[in-house]
Amino acid sequence: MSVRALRGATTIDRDSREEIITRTKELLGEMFLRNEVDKDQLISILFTGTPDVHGAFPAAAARELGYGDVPLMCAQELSIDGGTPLCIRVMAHIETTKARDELRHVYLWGAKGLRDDLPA
Ligand SMILES: O=C(O)C(=O)C[C@]1(C(=O)O)C=C[C@@H](O)C=C1
Repeated sequence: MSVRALRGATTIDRDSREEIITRTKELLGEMFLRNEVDKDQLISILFTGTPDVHGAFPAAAARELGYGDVPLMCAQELSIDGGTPLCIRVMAHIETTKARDELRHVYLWGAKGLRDDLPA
């Protein structure tokens, strides 16, 4: 087993609690499904939101999925000219037997294309 970092990002269509929770759950679900990650393999999850995200902490979505005992943290993304608005990013640290180049990073909705160089 190795500790590896798994990346993901999504956008929301509007700044509401429901939208943030729905899209963050979708993102976490895809990240862990595509990479065959079970709850026991989770070490920590860091979320960022662009400065236009106000409706909820994305960590609340992780708790609703049952990850309440995983250390979670939310922070604000840099506000860069031309950056993708209403964007939620995730960095999950996991224990896995997979090699780094076997991990599939997940970019959904308006975040597709942020890192086209990564395997999807
Ligand atoms: O991967 C992303 O979500 C990006 O927007 C790309 C990128 C990068 O340049 O590597 C930019 C900003 C984020 O903080 C993380 C990574």
